[in-house]
Amino acid sequence: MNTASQPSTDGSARATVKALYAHVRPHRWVVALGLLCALAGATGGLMQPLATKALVDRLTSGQTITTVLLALTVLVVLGAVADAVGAYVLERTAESVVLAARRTLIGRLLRLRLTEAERIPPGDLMSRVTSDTTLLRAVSTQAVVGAATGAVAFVAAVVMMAILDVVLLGVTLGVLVVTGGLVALVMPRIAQATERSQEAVGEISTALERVFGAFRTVKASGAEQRETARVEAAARRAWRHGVTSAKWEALAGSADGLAVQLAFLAVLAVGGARVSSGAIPVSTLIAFLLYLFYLIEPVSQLIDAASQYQEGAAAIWRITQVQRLSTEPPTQHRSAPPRLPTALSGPASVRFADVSFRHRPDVPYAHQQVSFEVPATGTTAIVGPSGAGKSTVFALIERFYETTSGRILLDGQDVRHWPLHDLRSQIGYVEQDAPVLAGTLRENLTFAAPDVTDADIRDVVRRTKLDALVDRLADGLDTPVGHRGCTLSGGERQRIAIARALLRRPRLLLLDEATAQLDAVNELAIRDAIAETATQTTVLVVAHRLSTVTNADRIIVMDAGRIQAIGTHAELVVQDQLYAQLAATQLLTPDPTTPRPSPLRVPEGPSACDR
Ligand SMILES: Nc1ncnc2c1ncn2[C@@H]1O[C@H](COP(=O)(O)OP(=O)(O)OP(=O)(O)O)[C@@H](O)[C@H]1O
Repeated sequence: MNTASQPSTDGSARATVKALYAHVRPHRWVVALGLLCALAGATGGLMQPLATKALVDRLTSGQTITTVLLALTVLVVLGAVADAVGAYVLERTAESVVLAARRTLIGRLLRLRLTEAERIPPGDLMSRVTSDTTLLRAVSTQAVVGAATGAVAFVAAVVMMAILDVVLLGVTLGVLVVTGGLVALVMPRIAQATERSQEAVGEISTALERVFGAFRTVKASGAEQRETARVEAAARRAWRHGVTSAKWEALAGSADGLAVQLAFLAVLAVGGARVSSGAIPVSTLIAFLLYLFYLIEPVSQLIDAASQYQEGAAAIWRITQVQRLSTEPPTQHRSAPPRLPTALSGPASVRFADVSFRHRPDVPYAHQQVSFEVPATGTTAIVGPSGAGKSTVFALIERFYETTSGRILLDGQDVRHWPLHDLRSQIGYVEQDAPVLAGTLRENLTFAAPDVTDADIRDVVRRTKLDALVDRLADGLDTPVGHRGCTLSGGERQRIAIARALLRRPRLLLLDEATAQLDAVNELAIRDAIAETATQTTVLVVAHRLSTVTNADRIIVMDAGRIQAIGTHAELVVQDQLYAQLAATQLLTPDPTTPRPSPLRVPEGPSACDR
């Protein structure tokens, strides 16, 4: 999702304003209130030069000035109060805009299709939720109100100046128009630099995510310096573009003062001549000059609003891109029939009918006309060389991806017709790398079934041989397991993943090489637990151990995305050459439950902290 430099591609000014309005719309009345307060504050300031003129006129004619002074004080205090209320209302609204944008993005990110999530680096997506939404804050309220109050105050001041002296107004506007034109040239550069800077911030997150995702590997490979350089390079890019943006902003920001100073000199020259010629009284020149200085505020508000808009436009464009990513339907598929048998109990059947699938049009097919049938109950093992398409079977049943052609049926119903949530609620899925999430052991076990009872947890903990671990942990089930379960061994993580799937009481259990890191004792226990589960659940297992396949009711042999053979172990060893070869070689790792020289217990896999 590298968008390079253009908030303008699709982020045309019109599209950006439309997107901005969509963010502000829910808060438009509060923004209007903030605008009113800001206008009240500006009106106070607007009246001050007139009051000053009245003061000077009274002084020159020898009248008392107490009333005018009092009125001036009241104006100043009221203006300040209105400004403070307005600022609070707007800041609060800005936070609400940011919150709403973050909530929308978070909701969307968690529903992203897997293909999208695999395409975009997670760090980049994260920075859009955290950093880009922050930029939205200024543009959504301060820029809107600043532009409105600035414009109103500017027009009001210009009207007052026109009333005082049209010639001096002409001189002032001439200077302002020239400076304004120069500022307009600078504005797009701010947007460009900001977007590049935000992209670089995304790159920092991506680079850090890469390091912490394989922290031990980075250390063991001695790659700290290289990786540090990589993150630093992104940080330097962010700095460079940030500085470029700051340069243009500083230039634009100083333009208001410069414009008024130049106008002041011009007005002083022309106004002085007009006072000497008797065209205007000196009090008019003083009032005019006060209005001129009053103009600094609205002009700077307008320039700030334009700068904030340019920064915000870059962020809005990056946020809009996320909103356009393809997501899974929230609940129901559009072509879902009335209501499918989600309440059905007992094991589920699965059928692949001529399924072909590839991840993208530019990569080879991962499945080619795959057809097989798995009846309800019993264990079906899928075997095959690496890359044969075994894990893809599970991904397609779960509808992480849509088939390119063919149909997959669960209980005789096309999986595309199932409401996604209902479909997945039938299935327990243990991934190849058995992820464990940061949180407590209990949170991990109940992750797929939050409503299970303590008795259910105890039962599954016993069946998956996790009871020794629970006893050992300081707070038992309530002990935190660290980032990605890094305080646990690989085998413990696998058993937790299996326990999590079993607690879901699935009608279909998908196990992807789930026992690869288990030691002999635990392997045996898990095998028993799964055999017991298979009496009430359909179990589909990607197997790498002979013990798993020999115990399976049927075995599906896959090779290069095709079904090579289907049968039992006894049938396949004599009928299928590939299977016989697989069974005989390392592809099916030796059964750890076969007797070994002592010690019997082999250590389980490594901890997850390096992942
Ligand atoms: N996200 C992806 N994008 C593109 N190709 C992919 C993606 N995921 C997997 N593949 C490819 O699809 C094919 C099948 O992958 P799959 O994970 O199903 O194989 P597998 O049989 O489970 O392999 P292993 O036993 O090594 O886990 C492989 O060639 C793999 O490179």
